[in-house]
Amino acid sequence: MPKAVRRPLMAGNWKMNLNHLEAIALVQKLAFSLNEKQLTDVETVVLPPFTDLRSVQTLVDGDKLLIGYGAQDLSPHASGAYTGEISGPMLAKLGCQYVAIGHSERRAYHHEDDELVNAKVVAALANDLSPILCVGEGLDVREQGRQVAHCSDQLDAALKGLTPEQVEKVVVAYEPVWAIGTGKTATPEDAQEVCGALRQRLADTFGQETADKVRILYGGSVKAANIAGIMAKPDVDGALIGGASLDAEEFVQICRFPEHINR
Ligand SMILES: O=C[C@H](O)COP(=O)(O)O
Repeated sequence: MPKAVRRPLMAGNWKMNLNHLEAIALVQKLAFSLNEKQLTDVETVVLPPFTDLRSVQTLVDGDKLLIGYGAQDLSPHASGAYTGEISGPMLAKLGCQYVAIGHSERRAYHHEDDELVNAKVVAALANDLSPILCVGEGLDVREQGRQVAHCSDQLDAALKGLTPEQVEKVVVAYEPVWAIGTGKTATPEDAQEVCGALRQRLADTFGQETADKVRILYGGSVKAANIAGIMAKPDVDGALIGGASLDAEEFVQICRFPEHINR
């Protein structure tokens, strides 16, 4: 399936930034700046902190905005004595469509391992949430030239036990850890090398038809100035954007990347 069939996805991961009032202001700015065609051509999604989700839901539903939203994490459990956790059913009830899973900051600061990431992917799918599954190598692995093997292993572990139909609902985000928040962007060729290898791994495990449907994003210091080059690569279907997604104008320019390409 040619890349053109996969709808580009730009997902803004706000991380631990913006209270609910600031969240409303940012989503309003996005909705004001992006027209219906732009929001139809490029799926635009925000991943705010949990405390903002109800406000974002109210705004999106009330004004029928074409902006999607989701969470940055979820519990592998549906309910119970898990203090501080947020479950898949809670996110689904708030109208979330997406949830980021296995972000390198969760893996590093909260010691999330492949087994837990797999359990969270299963929990998300059980609640009709599309996981945005993050994989990526650190600088040490990159320097050893093992990035493809490392990311492929993370992918295998995270998708263990899933059916091809389930995998079609997953979005994969390749985020080299050395490029996150550092200003060091991987080159478009670096991004393609790993994204292409991940698609091949999906094809080997779940079949070509499934692999062709899965969207694979690149993340790591994405900005308006570098998005067009990254999106020109055949296996990159969008971006997971951190810092630049907090700036409405910058994020809007990223979502308008087809206009930069056609210029
Ligand atoms: O989830 C987003 C990534 O961690 C990238 O963050 P960044 O765009 O600030 O480098």
